[in-house]
Amino acid sequence: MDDAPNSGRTIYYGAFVHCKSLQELDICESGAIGVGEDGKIAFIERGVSDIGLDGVKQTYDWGNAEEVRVNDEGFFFPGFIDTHIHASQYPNAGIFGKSTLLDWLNTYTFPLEGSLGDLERARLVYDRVVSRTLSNGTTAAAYYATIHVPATNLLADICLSKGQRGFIGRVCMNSLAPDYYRDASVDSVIADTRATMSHIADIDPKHDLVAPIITPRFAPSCTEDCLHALGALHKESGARCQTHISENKPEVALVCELFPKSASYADVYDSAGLLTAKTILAHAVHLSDEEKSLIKYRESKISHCPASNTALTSGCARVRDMLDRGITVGLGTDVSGGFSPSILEMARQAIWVSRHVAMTEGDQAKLSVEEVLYLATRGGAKVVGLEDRIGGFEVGMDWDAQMISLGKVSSDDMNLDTEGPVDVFGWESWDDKVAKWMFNGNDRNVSAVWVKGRLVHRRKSYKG
Ligand SMILES: O=c1[nH]c(=O)c2nc[nH]c2[nH]1
Ligand SMILES: [Zn+2]
Repeated sequence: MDDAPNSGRTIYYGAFVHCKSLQELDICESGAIGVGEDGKIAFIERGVSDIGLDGVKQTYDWGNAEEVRVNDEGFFFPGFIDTHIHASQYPNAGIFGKSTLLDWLNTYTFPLEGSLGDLERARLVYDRVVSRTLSNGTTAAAYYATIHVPATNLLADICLSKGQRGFIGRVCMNSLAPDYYRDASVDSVIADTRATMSHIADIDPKHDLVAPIITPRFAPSCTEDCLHALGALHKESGARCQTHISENKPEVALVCELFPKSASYADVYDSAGLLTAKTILAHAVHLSDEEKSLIKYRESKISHCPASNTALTSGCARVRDMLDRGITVGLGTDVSGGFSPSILEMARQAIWVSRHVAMTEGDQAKLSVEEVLYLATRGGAKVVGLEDRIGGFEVGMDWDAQMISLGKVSSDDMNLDTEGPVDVFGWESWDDKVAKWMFNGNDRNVSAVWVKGRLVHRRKSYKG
């Protein structure tokens, strides 16, 4: 047995749950997951009792590993992946009145984003949004910042220091934007985007945690030559790209008017070289069948943002149809079109939106608990191109995980202050416990969060 002092190796012991496929959860009621110093899963043992844990340690020669035990009624779950969030809009979460996309941008969004040129203000906002998303179990996020290079670079610094995986996008917008908040020229769009890429290459050369993502805001915010220049940069650099597509009907009409030579909204991006396997398209609510075929052909990915689509009354995305066509879909909070920084909240919002679609298009549109949890984890991992590393528990993958604690109801302790809003009575099946968490859980159920094996968030009650 290796009996050196603790080696940086950890055994996570207790129940774990992750997605086997879109339709199927893998629920292990008592397991042991060994995570090495490199933050990667070294082994997974199932059916391990308290006594059996010693045997596991012996088998792997991990006698001096640290042990982290899940609460009795809880489980380890993969970290959530937010495939679309505007870090800069976080102070406006919940503030949208009765606006719709184009007036919401001018009334609420551009003034706030414009104000983040002030670096101290940006620091306050970005510090908070990264901590807040981590506390909700989000271990990776595709972020939009603002047009400002120093503030965008700061968001990358903050993700790196807090330990969250971040795709960091300097927002590109040289058209149809207010004078106080727009890029001056195509040259400055490219120079400023490169400046952020270069900063991120300096702070995280292998992009282990943070990576740049090319971010044309959406077609109406960019001139055609700007989109083409960004397409060329996407090709040259190999960096991912993110943008919005087909969110609401007036926006689609505006794109037709602004790009009369293009066959469709998707074609605007395709002609510019921006529709690739490394592209994340947020919303996709009003796509035509031809556009969906093109997106599938190009292997571009979709970020479904149900809370935002309801808040801004944009419409109901046809997620079942996209999945049936083989398009990769993940979930996005789209803060602050969306009101909540929680991907668990997006999972239930995706269920509600799918039921509204079902009311007009039939029951096959309904998404299940298993399916939305898949979109929140494995689906999101595919959207950001990290499916080999995160989104599930497999040997060789990174330990990006959250410890979910559920309070058990007991007659001698009716204190409601403890483990969050999910009441487990003890007679539920494991499937039922997961469903109760999915529908009722919140950040109070997230006791601890790890990224690449590093503890990046813990609640006061977490014992470690
Ligand atoms: O949900 C959205 N949020 C935004 O900030 C935005 N900009 C263009 N289109 C957008 N959609
Ligand atoms: Zn958005």
